[in-house]
Amino acid sequence: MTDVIATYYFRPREGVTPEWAAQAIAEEQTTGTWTDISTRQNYVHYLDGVVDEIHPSGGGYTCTIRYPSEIFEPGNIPQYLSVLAGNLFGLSRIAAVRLVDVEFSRDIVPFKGPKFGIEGVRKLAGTVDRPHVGTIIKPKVGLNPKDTAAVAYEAAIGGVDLIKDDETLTDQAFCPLGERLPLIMEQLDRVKSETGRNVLYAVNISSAGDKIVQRAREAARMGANMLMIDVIVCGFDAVRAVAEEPGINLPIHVHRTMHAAITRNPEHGIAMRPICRLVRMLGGDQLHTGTVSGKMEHDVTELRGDNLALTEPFFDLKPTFPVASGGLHPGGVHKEVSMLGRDIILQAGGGIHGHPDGTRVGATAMRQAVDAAVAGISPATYAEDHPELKRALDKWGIA
Ligand SMILES: O=C(O)[C@H](O)COP(=O)(O)O
Ligand SMILES: [Mg+2]
Repeated sequence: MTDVIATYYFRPREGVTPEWAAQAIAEEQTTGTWTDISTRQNYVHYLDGVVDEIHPSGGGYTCTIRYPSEIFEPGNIPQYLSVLAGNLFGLSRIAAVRLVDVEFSRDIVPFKGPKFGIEGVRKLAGTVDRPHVGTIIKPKVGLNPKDTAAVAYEAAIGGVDLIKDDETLTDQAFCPLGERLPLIMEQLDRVKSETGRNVLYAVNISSAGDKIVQRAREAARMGANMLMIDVIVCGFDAVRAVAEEPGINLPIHVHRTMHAAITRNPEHGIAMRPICRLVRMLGGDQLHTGTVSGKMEHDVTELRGDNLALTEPFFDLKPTFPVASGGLHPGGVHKEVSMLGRDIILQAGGGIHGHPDGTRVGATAMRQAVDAAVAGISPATYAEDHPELKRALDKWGIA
């Protein structure tokens, strides 16, 4: 058995030493509490957390804590999180704590990881090494199933590889999943027969804990070719439950709505990196990690590290496709590709449906921006003989 190693950033309150603070975290998360206790028998100590290294960092410190793997119940993700990321965030003598990274030991990763991964998703979409282009149907809620499917057709025929529901669209009365899904798949079949291209549609099955697997099964039965889960609001284990459900053999697109409540404060909460590791081991084939040029707050160095956590060797688990989404448009594509590489899904909602000539042309403009970036041609030069891209750049500029 090997230990699980967690890295934390923390800032003690005035008068509290970093050694005391790190030890307080290790004790709280394992066998101790705020005071010594007579019931902490000798045989219990093998489960103690051990503080390894403390270094000054930013306005505080980082430390690593080794957790014996026996403290974890294999396969029980809620329990893993209670150990690694539980009470410690509220300790009043520590002003801020952030879980920065976790290295899991093999014995507590009984999961199979992504079924498809980057290669498997590429195979479905018929691409070799270019970035994928996706779109979120907008408006995020309100369209009826027929109009939603019409937008899906326009985006697909215009050139996107992936269409997805937005995070707030599930199975509301104005657009029931059972009506929307078959209509969209019909349109994607039409695109296939017209172009030979297989376009994926991530249908949002996010729902209550006792419903999500059933919803996944129904979506699979209705012909879905990809499922989408909002991992933070549904809970990490929702991804595992769907990924491990026998008879469902579909890639899972993982959205992270609400993550910024946990990840945004650079001193407190949980960084994206541990979230990336969890989603990958639980079976997410694609995960939103952020953009370089888009609308959401980001730190480029962290973002690259997060994408690495999805793609670097991790036992024998397949890599998860990182998704850059949120305020992207054709003028930002070259920046995304040069900073994040080609194994990336570039998604645009407003950046496609907001094109002055509509969704189809917007999708084409995004694809042109990708082609330019891959060929190493600047967007402005490429736009000279690609009017669709030109119109997009005229509206949104070049990032
Ligand atoms: O879910 C997402 O990623 C966002 O809806 C992206 O939408 P936008 O491209 O319009 O910002
Ligand atoms: Mg969204």
